[in-house]
Amino acid sequence: MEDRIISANLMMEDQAVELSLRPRYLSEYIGQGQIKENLKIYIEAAKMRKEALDHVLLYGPPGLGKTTLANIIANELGVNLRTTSGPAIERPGDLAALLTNLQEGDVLFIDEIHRLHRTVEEVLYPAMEDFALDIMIGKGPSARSVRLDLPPFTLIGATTRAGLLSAPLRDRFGVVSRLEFYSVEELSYIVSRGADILSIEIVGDAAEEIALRSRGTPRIANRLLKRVRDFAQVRGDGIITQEAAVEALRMLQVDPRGLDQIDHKMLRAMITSFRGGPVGLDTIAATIGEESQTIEDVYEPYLLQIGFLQRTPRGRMATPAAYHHLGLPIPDSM
Ligand SMILES: Nc1ncnc2c1ncn2[C@@H]1O[C@H](COP(=O)(O)OP(=O)(O)OP(=O)(O)O)[C@@H](O)[C@H]1O
Ligand SMILES: [Mg+2]
Repeated sequence: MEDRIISANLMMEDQAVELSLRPRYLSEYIGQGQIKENLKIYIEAAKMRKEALDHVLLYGPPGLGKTTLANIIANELGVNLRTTSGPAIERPGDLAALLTNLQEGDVLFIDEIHRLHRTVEEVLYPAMEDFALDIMIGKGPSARSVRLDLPPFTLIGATTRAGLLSAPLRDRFGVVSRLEFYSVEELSYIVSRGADILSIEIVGDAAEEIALRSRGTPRIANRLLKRVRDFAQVRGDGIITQEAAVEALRMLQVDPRGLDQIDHKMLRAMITSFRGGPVGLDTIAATIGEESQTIEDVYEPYLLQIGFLQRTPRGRMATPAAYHHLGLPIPDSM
């Protein structure tokens, strides 16, 4: 699973490229128009008032630019960014150490915030609300709590699963933004921009071909660009023409809508073994040998987005569009 080329999850090979391609300012951040517009105003206002920006929660499928946006917000504010993740903060004291080291206005970025330990989360509540830490001194009957002031700061939380956040935590974010899949036009632009930065020659149609197969996800677009370049270099003269792109993507087994062998296997299994569904997620997972969680977080959102899958209370269903894409006859009952 992990080495699926269309996986939206971060892979080792992505890391260097992601750093060089990561936009640093809002003006370079493509798409997500509404979020950008709002953030621009909030950032401006916070700077005018010389206050910390409200806490921001970013959620949405992997690879859509949450970490990138957190970095951009800190850059635009002109403050330091401290980065950590939910599972990395093991004890309340770890979080206290992070918080007391912040300077006024700094951004603390907590990735995978849905995986915070409950005891750590409780330290976060007064920190977010009152910029204070409540510390227990002593044990037993003489124990008392002392309140320690923190510098005003901005917490940015990122998660692929907003539904797993506890209500008290979610409620403490002033700004809650859901990142959307990118349009083909936006992805074409991201591919062209990436090619520019990596000094790759690519024609417009080839950029669009890659964009069409990137599952609405910049991370996948950048990865496909890199792989297609390898093909163009070995097979041709290094320039990515549309033919080169199509041929390379065919060899990588990424179909014209960005589906790979496993997507095909899953849809086919649903259609041939379960008459198109409804079929439960766990059953699908067992049938194709993937984890339910991975299907739900990483693969299914795009299939839902393009209307190949439907979620019903009784399970997932393949839609007529999926039958059509696989070249299978659509049953009369649909
Ligand atoms: N709006 C954008 N414009 C241009 N490039 C982008 C944009 N968003 C993301 N990217 C590119 O995609 C890469 C992946 O984005 P990022 O790491 O921010 O995703 P993420 O949402 O944090 O993913 P994960 O959920 O896996 O942490 C970035 O390094 C950047 O190169
Ligand atoms: Mg990230």
